[in-house]
Amino acid sequence: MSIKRALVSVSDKTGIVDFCRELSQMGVEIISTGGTSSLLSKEGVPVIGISDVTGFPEIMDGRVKTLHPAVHSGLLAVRDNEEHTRQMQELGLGYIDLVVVNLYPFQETIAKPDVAYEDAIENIDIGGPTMLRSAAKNHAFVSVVVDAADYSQVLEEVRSGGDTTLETRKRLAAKVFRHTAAYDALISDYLSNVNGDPLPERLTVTYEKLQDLRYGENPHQQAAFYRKPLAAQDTLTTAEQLHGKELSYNNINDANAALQIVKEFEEPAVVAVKHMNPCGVGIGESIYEAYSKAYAADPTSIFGGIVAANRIIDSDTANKLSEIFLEIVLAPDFTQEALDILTKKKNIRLLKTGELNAARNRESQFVVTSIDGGMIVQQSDVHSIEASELNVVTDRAPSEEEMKQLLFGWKVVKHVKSNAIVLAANDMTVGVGAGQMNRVGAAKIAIEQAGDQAKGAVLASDAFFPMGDTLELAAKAGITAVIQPGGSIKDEESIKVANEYGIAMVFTGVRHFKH
Ligand SMILES: NC(=O)c1ncn([C@@H]2O[C@H](COP(=O)(O)O)[C@@H](O)[C@H]2O)c1NC=O
Repeated sequence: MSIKRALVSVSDKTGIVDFCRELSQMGVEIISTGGTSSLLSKEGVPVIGISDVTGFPEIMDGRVKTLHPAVHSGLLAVRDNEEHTRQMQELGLGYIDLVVVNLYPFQETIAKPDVAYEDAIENIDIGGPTMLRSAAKNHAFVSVVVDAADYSQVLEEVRSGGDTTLETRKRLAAKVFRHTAAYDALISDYLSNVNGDPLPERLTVTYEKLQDLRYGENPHQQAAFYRKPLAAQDTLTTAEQLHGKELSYNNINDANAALQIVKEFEEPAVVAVKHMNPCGVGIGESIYEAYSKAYAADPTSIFGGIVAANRIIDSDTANKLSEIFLEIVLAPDFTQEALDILTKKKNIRLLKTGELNAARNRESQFVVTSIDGGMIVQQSDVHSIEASELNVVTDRAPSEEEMKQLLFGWKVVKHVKSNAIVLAANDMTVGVGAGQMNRVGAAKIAIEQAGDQAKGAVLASDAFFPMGDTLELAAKAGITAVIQPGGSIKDEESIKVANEYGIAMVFTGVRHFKH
């Protein structure tokens, strides 16, 4: 068999003229629709208009042009089926051996800010996916191309053997069904959201591969990195790597965690992360000051860590960063001097995120956790709190400085694995107790890590204290103020201990579990 007739109908016309010209020179007849046909004619490629094949005009602003039996029988006929062949001859129909289609730009359309609903609907392609599906189903005989990246391989095979190989047609068919499935998923997602139904009876999210990863969490685990079709511009999936080795699975997980935390802050902030937990967080007047604090918070754990900043990295900060081994530095950007300093280090990875949108961090989106046999979906934890919303439950209210540190600690503890306790003083974390099976255990770790710095520090707890023991421990360590959700049946026990020691305690009424 050989390819004699091709149907070409593309929205993205990149490379289409050269592709069709070569096909035409090899004797392939090209049938095409409105805009594609005009372009090919203009460029001198011989082309037959779709209406000459269907005997029907392209109507309704292009809504109906290829949706015709003359097209679909030509695509779907089983070439070695006698009955199909007889019907084709009887009705005067011709085979179509190759379909080249890419679809109306639905994704690009809905990505536009304030896109009109009617505009989105008009960009739902109907005829294109129908042809793609017909051709892909009949891949035993028909070649189908949805991606310009495949033009060269198709040309090569037609040039050498008159047709593509069955292996290629199978690969192209599978690619088409992935493509149309993703296209429909985006449409259904858009419409579900417009209808205010983001968790419908069937979830059809799709992702596009950014890269294969060398391995997963451990070297014996296969892994890859995927992005949502409409990922925001200040995420790890859109960051530009300026220097260093390829990101690993664990790098991506940790860098994502660091980015989520640093986006909590409007003021200059730096977050150091190890194993998904912040080991040091600092804020300051400058990014240098913020990094100095994040570093001082825990100079041991930061080694080999991931550092995220929410301001451009300057040369002073770069010099300080380069004093230790860090896996990754993520920032909106780097000055040229900073890059010159940091790129001297072979093993550091530098990621430019572009401007971070702290406000977007407070917009809810859905996050997925896979479980064996399925997944659970929830809104992301975007809750933030103001001083005026806190409920002072002790005899003493926090001082202005204590209140500042409490709110800082609360922003950080939200991102620490539960059970979580964070101690803060002077705009930095001084102790972090993460991922413990009991709250008092988390507090012990945070207090021990803080050492002398626990004296005069404040304490933030991601969930309420089930009994008074954590407060007792905190008081003995010299903690002066506490922020926690409240709501335990033994709240009174904790309040009593706090009052005994002159601790100021506030309830948020909100819990920040993170598992
Ligand atoms: N309605 C149809 O019969 C139809 N047939 C092909 N299309 C699409 O029309 C586009 C190409 O249009 P043009 O050649 O006019 O620039 C392609 O994206 C193709 O997928 C159609 N448009 C939408 O459904």
